[in-house]
Amino acid sequence: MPETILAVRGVSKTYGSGHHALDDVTLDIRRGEIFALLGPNGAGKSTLINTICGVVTPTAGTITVGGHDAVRDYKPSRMMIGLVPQELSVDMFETVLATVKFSRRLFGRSAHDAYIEQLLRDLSLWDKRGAKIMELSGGMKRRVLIAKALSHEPDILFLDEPTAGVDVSLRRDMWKLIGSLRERGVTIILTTHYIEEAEEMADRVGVITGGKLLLVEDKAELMKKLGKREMDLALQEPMEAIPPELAEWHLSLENDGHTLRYVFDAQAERTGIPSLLRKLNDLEIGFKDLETSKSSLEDIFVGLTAKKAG
Ligand SMILES: Nc1ncnc2c1ncn2[C@@H]1O[C@H](COP(=O)(O)OP(=O)(O)OP(=O)(O)O)[C@@H](O)[C@H]1O
Repeated sequence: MPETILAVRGVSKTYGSGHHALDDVTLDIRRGEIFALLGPNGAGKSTLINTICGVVTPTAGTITVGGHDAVRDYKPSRMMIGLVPQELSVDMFETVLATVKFSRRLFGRSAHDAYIEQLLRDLSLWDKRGAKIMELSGGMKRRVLIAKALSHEPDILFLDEPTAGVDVSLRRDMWKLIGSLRERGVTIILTTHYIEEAEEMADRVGVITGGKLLLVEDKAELMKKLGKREMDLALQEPMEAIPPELAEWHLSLENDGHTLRYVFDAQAERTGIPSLLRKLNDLEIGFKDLETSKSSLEDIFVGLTAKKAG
């Protein structure tokens, strides 16, 4: 069994306003994994991170970080965590190197120039070490936030919406970077509402909405278990309605009647495709093209949250 580095047990949080931001959340994070916490705005992601970091006190439940209670043993617990916030929180007039060294001192750790140098090199910031923060591009500024968060050698790195408001190429860069951090042995927990991000990066995914953790699964397992495939048939002649003889396949008409769509379970023993194609042949329904696609984590997510709402 992989070592549990962070244990969240039955954690609830009700704010003074009476708002229930977290409802009985239980979660184990394994050392070395990338865990994506996926949820819409207001789901409780930031509240969960803040309780783990000891910034928000839970109303109920316990959190242990590397065996330290996040409330009672706040200091050693917090020492194990690096937090990359959404917003830039640095002195714009300070240099990169001074900013990162200062962060380390805030945690009361003695200077370790070789570590800081390696960190800045890994983040491609070493050449910019003398530059003032305000002179950096948006992507470089985000790297500085990561360097700051890692300056005190934490075991766990939280990335709160790492690529919010970032363009596509920078997003890919960030993903690569996060992957390389994992290779350094850092455990990474990222919050995101980009499903694509979870799909690309994570080993495991937790889905949170309305303060409840709906599920936690290995990403691959989740996609396999809930993954449906779609088969689209581009019809030779558009159709107005689906003939009753095709009822058992629960098809849908898309694209103004030009496409017949069949959704099937790729894991099932019988997909129903051969019999469907035979039936289409019997009915003399011709098609020009056939395309299948896997459902994405996005489809799964929408399905899950819809089920919950319904
Ligand atoms: N200090 C607070 N006092 C009262 N309510 C709060 C406080 N902080 C957050 N909330 C509420 O708790 C709920 C969860 O907020 P939280 O910031 O944890 O969500 P989130 O998933 O991080 O959302 P986002 O993706 O928008 O950051 C929201 O409805 C929010 O308005």
